[in-house]
Amino acid sequence: MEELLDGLNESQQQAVVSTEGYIRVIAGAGSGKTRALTNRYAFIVNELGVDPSNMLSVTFTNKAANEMKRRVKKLVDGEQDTGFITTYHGFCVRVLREDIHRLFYPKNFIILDVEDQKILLREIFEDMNLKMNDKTFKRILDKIGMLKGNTHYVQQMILRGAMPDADDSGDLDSQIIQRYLKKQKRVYGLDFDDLLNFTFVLFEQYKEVLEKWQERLYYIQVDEFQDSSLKQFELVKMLAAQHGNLFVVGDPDQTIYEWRGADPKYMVEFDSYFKDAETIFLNRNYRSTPEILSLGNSLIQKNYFRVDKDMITENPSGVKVVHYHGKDENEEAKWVVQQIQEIVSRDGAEWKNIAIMYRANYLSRFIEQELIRENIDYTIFGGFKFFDRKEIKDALAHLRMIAVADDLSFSRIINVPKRQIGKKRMQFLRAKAEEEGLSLYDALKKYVDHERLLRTGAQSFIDAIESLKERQAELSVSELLQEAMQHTGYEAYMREDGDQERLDNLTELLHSIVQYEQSLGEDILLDEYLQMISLYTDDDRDNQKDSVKLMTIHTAKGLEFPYVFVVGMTENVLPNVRALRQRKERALEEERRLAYVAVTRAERELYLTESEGFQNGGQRKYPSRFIFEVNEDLYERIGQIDEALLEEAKEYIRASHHEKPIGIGDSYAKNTRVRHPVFGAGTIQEIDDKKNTYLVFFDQLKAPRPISRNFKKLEKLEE
Ligand SMILES: Nc1ncnc2c1ncn2[C@@H]1O[C@H](COP(=O)(O)OP(=O)(O)OP(=O)(O)O)[C@@H](O)[C@H]1O
Ligand SMILES: [Mg+2]
Repeated sequence: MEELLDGLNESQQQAVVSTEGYIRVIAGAGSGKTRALTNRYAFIVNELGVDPSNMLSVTFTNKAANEMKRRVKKLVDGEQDTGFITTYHGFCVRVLREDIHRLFYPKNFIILDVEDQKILLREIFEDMNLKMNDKTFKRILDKIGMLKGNTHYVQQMILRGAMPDADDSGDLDSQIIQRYLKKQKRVYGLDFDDLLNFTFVLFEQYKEVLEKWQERLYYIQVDEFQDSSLKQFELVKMLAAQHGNLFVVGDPDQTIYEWRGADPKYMVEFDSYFKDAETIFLNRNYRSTPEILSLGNSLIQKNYFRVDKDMITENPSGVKVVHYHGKDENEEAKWVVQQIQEIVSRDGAEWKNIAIMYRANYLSRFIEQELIRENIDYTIFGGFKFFDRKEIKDALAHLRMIAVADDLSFSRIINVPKRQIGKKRMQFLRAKAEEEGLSLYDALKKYVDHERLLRTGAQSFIDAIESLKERQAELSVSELLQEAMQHTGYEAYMREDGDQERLDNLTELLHSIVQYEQSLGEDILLDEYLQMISLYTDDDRDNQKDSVKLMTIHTAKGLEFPYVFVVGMTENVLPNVRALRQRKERALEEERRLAYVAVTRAERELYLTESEGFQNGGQRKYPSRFIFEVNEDLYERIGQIDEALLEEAKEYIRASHHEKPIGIGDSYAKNTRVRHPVFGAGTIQEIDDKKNTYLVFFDQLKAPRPISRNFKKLEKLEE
């Protein structure tokens, strides 16, 4: 027990031992929330004797889950099952694998990602003889996302048997969407939205299923709770209702997924949802130097919709934060890379101690080019899209053919390499499958001798898959994959193609499976492997390689690095142009939180860089307003920057007017003379922060009046 509490401060210790009831920990970045949560898990296992299968720990990414598993394994004795350290989606998959049969879905349903969704849509467009392009896809996908904003549609999908034929009475988009749902059902595919929705419906309709899970999960804890959506909140609330032990940690200032439905209010108003809730604050930062911490604080204080937290640190003082300004993108990239080389030679730092972060994926390119030129090894989290790559998806589709032979995997690879099964023959197969309620693969097997399928490679494909199916039990997953690649001719096709990178990626996939098998110390079942892999996103590939890490700020959530470069700190990039276009303070504040997340990842040194030039559409590039907003004493400026440019930038930022509550930055001080459109001139007598009002004594009135600080028409009188 000592071990679990040792090295934690008092508030953290309190968090660790507060096992019963509803508890929230609110604290700023780097204050040891995740560490407390991890130790609490171990505490409950070691000191309360609770089996890990009775405890759910929700993390934000698979990467975070893996990291927590790794740490927990060190803290608890023996080989414990840590399967319930997972993401919301991962948890839903576990529930559904166990209980989805109640909704007439098979346990080996497949999980669809955006690529898969596109494939299904493409088929629908083909069937309907419609033209498609990226924009249409996106529109339909957005509409599907909207439809899945609530759970009503689930009823339609879980009706026993096939879904009724698409109702062609609605407008074109809704016809497409109807067909899409039907197709999804045919392949027993669930997308990420469905995972949550199906779990909800399952719990709602089958009380005994809900009770079973409630009963099982004595303790529930959630990291990064500020980014939970309503549905996710409802889910943990529902699960905790039986035992009443819910522990959440988070930092409202790090909410960066509002655009995807996250709402920090479940964190902020936790005590109104749970009457006896306890709150623990942590106020000591262990991550960063005082210089970095002050800069972060100075930045986030500009947000209006927040509760101020006082963070202190006892870490030794370090160097000042740097703002570097380059004459163009090249200069910016060169400087960053040069600086990195210097850090390594000066401090003997490892490459992996250095992270480069940016607002959007495309921004990695100019840095990458320079890193390549200088022969510096780097890894991209997020943008790499390993599992989105065609060859990887194809390879996995082969495995799925062996395991489930679903239509989606079938369509993916039946004609890769070419087996003379093109559009026409596919339409024939689809029609047969539809008529007879068969999967496409079964239809192919049945009609392989049909004249429409003569002179195709169908038979040899079937032979390859069938022989692998037979030997599934005796081969490990990596062996299965290897053989599948050979027997189906996929590997030969790749070789002919001559794209070395693709071959390397295939090897890398094989390698990762072997590694996984080794880390388990036993062979993993094909079904299990496919299940796990389908939840992978790019961010999750564990990469311990000693290389510079590149990632978007969203991906960097929860992580920390000794040296951090935030590049492309340009107005219209961070803050993002879409947020600025909305002209809403809320949207801008989310961008500011994003900048805050970025700067608070740094432990020792922090560099904010940007450069001159022009943006798409010819707009001149200016340094981000977030650089101007922080107190100038808190950073040092390197690189040539003209005073004139600085002035121009400030003017440009001022001009992009916001519907901003007065009070941010330019609020009026006490005793300011103001003019009101109705009451005329007056003087601000008091400021009520709580009610967010000025108490104004108007010259013409007898008593002071409270006026909202958000009231835009209260002008300052220049006197
Ligand atoms: N009591 C402590 N003593 C020394 N180091 C600590 C202590 N608590 C946490 N740390 C270290 O401080 C760093 C930040 O901790 P952690 O990642 O848990 O913070 P966090 O609050 O979860 O941050 P974020 O909001 O960014 O997720 C980690 O390196 C952690 O090991
Ligand atoms: Mg954390």
